[in-house]
Amino acid sequence: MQITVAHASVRFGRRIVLHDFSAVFPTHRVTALTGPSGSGKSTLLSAMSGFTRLDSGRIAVGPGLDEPDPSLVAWVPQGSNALGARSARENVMMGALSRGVALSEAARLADEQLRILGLGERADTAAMLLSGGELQRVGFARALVSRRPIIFADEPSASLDEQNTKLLATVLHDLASVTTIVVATHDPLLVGAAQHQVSLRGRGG
Ligand SMILES: Nc1ncnc2c1ncn2[C@@H]1O[C@H](COP(=O)(O)OP(=O)(O)OP(=O)(O)O)[C@@H](O)[C@H]1O
Repeated sequence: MQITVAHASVRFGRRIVLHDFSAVFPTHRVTALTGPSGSGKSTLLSAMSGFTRLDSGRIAVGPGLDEPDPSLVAWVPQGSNALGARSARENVMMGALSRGVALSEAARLADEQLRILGLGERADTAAMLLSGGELQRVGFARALVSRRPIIFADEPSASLDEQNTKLLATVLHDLASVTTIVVATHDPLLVGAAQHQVSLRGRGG
C-alpha cells in the first residue's frame, strides 16, 4: 500500500517538527526513513499511522488515497516487547490471533514465518532465552503474520550489535516484496538494505 505525504506540517507548541514535507513510500518496498535525531522520524511514522494529526498538508494511503488508519499498520517494537515466559511461537502467534485466525492456524503461520526468518529451531524457546537479534526477528515475524499491509519499525537496530544488525539487514532485504515497510534508522547497514530512502533534514523537515 503506497503512502503519499504531501506538504505535511506538524508542530508541537512553538516547535515545528515537520514543515511542508512531501514524500512517497512505495508499495512492496523497504524504505529507510533517515534524518538527524529530533528531525521528526517518529512523528512522521505516527502521523502515517493515524496517531498524530497534521497541522496542514495531507497523507494518503493506498489506491483509494484514504486517511491514515492505525488498523492498517503493524509496529515492530524498538528492542522487544515479547512476553518472556512465552515461546517464540506463542509470541508470533499473537500477530495472527489479533486478526481472528484460529489457534491451530495461528501456530502454523507462526512456525512458517519463524522458519522464513531463520528461527525455525527456536520456535519452542522461551523469549527470555533468545538473543537481541532473535527477539528482533520475532518482532518482525509477529508483524508479518498480522498480515497488515504496512509495517513500521522505529530504530529497530537500537539495541543490536553489529552482527545482529547485519542479520536484520538481510531479513529486511528478503522481506522486501511482501509488504510496505518503513524503517526509521540512523544505521548505514539498514539504510543499505532498503530499496528506497526518504530523508528528513531536521529543523522542520
Ligand atoms: N508529543 C510531543 N509533544 C511535544 N514535542 C514532541 C512530541 N513528540 C515529539 N516531540 C518533539 O518533536 C521533535 C521530533 O521528535 P521525533 O521523535 O519525531 O524525532 P526523531 O527523528 O524520531 O528522533 P530520534 O532519531 O532521536 O528518535 C523532538 O524535538 C521531540 O522532542
